[in-house]
Amino acid sequence: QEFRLQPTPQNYTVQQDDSISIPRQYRLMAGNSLNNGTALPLLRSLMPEEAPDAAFRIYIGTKGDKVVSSYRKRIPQKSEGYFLKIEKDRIIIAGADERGTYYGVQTLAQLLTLDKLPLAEVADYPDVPYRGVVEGFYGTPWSQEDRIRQLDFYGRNKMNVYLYGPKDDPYHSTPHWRKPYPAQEAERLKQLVDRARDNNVIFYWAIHPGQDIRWNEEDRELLLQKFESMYQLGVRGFAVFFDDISGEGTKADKQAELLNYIDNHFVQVKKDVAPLVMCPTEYNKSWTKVEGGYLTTLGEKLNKDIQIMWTGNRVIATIDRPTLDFINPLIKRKAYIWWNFPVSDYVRDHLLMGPVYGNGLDIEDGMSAFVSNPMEHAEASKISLYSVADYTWNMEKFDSDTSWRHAIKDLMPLHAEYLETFAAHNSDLGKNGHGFRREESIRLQPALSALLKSYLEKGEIDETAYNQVDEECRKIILSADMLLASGNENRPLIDEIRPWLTQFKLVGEYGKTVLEMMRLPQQEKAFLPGHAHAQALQTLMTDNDARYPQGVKSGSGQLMPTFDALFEASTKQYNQRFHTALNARAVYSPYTLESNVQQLALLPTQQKGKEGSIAPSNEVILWQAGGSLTLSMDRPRVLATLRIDLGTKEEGYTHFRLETSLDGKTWRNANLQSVWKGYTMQKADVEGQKVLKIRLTNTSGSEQKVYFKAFRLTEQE
Ligand SMILES: C=CCNC1=N[C@@H]2[C@@H](O)[C@H](O)[C@@H](CO)O[C@@H]2S1
Repeated sequence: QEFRLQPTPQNYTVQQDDSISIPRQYRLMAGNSLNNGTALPLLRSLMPEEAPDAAFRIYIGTKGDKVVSSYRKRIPQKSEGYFLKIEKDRIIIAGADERGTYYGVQTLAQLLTLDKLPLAEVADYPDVPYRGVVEGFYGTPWSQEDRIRQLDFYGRNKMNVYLYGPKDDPYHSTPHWRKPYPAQEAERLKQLVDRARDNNVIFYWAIHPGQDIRWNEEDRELLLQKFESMYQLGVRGFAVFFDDISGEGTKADKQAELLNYIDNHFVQVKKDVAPLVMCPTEYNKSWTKVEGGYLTTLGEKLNKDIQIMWTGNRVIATIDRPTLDFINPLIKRKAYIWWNFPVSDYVRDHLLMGPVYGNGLDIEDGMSAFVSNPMEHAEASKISLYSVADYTWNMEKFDSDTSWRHAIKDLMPLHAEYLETFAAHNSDLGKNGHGFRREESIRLQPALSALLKSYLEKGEIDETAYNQVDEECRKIILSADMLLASGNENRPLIDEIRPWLTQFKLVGEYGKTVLEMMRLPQQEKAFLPGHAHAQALQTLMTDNDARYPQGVKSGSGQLMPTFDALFEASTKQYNQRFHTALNARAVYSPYTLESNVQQLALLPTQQKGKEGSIAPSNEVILWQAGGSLTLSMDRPRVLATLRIDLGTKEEGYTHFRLETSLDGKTWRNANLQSVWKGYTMQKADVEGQKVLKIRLTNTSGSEQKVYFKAFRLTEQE
């Protein structure tokens, strides 16, 4: 692929017929506004040979520095803008501010990777003021090494924000948000703050106190002390998250009072701290009742410079003009977008490696920020993050597919074609509680559907499609092996995605096996080994590695459904022809879920051996009075255990009725008793009972706000 600057600059011209060789020595003329910044160290790391008598010169400074005064008018009048010009005997880097100058050096760094330096002129600036990442997911927080690499990545890609808010860090959230970090954690956070500064990234530390905060002087002071302890570590950006909580902490006027207090007595006092950021409890349109006044209360009462985060029309949603036209008037400021992609904490068996697409290209003026909530897999998230950096810097020039291909090349230059094959087939989420889906296997889709259509409808093989799919299966197997054997090119990435690479290879082999089966349904003997092999591969693909209890899915959007359908069709053909009863079911879950509770209705069911479950949800479920959830079996089955955890205290279960049925008509009560005193997990007394359906109903007469942490059963052997 051709060279491109990342992110795409606003203005970039190159003298086509000329270039210069990279100067070995240069004389540095630096404005003293850069003395304690990071632009100069970066420049010196790129061009080591500084010599006072060198003919070639580099002029670098910010607007107002004498050393770049003659280029002052060329500097874009935009925050973080810069002007970069390469001439025969000099390079000029002039920033609107320190970070702009730093970005000019980052752009020069990319040009220096070329054999010769083009005589280029760049006048550049970002569309969205704050751009970056919120580490705000459930699941295993990123490691120290992950975060160091992330911060360097943000520096190179001109992202200026990293928000630290991993839900499962106990010092960020309940129970220890009031306590300072232990020495070792504090030291590691300090390292990150320093690394962020090296990369000109604002490190925001977020606190998540809402689940148990008391609206009193004591908790307010404890929170401020915690912020002060983080300030002492060097943190200069602060956030308060009130998401995914229920109870007292959800009150808008109390939240606003606390946040204004923090703003007035901490942020404004310190003077060198970025504007405060808050995450509201109603953080998406599907959860907000405008007349309830939560958002308008925040909009009216919150100090104007406090930023309010928003995920869009739903928890997981792309952002467009109508999204912003809804929220901005309510909160009386531009939304600080928290984009829930490529986060996968609600579909942990999937990797989201596909292109960033679906957000409006004309909305840069409608948001104060756009930060991505990524996967717990830090390196794998970089495919999306590279494109988020591209999209937020220059929105109207953003091209989803070009950006995606360059993101992959940036991640593994030597294995880009293999990583692209892998990423193309590992992008959809599968069925999930949020109903959010992504395209997958785009280029192969026509061949997959043609192959399936002609086989199902006419029992014929579309040879062109067949060969395309066969060739892709070969590439899949090759790509998996090449990536697994890729050594040190990007070992952290391979370590993260290894289970999915192994699964991906199985998908390729399964495809090849099923393609062979398609040719043999009339051959009584020859068909059998292929059928047996396909079943063996199905078993291997559902065998869950203990380290990944949530399972590992690959190619689930297009490849696997097609291969499964072809497996079933060819086996049915064989059974009809030879009056046999070979198993013609590819995959198969004995459980189906029905519910009139909107946030539960789409949750997928899972089966692993004797265990069945409904996928848990991270969010607060608004369970309406009378609302129910029913898990149905394919046939009556004898239960060994049933575990339910709605995240509430024990008395919370008195609001619900649990019933079982053998025929779906007559129901009998099963009561829940807590398995461990004080804990919330409940055991139902259904041991040994044969059931066809299990139903949980809110019989309290009013809406219940609960979590949906677990709904798991085991069958008797
Ligand atoms: C604007 C505030 C967003 N707060 C959120 N908290 C949750 C995040 O912690 C999850 O990672 C994400 C995906 O499961 O869902 C919501 S989004």
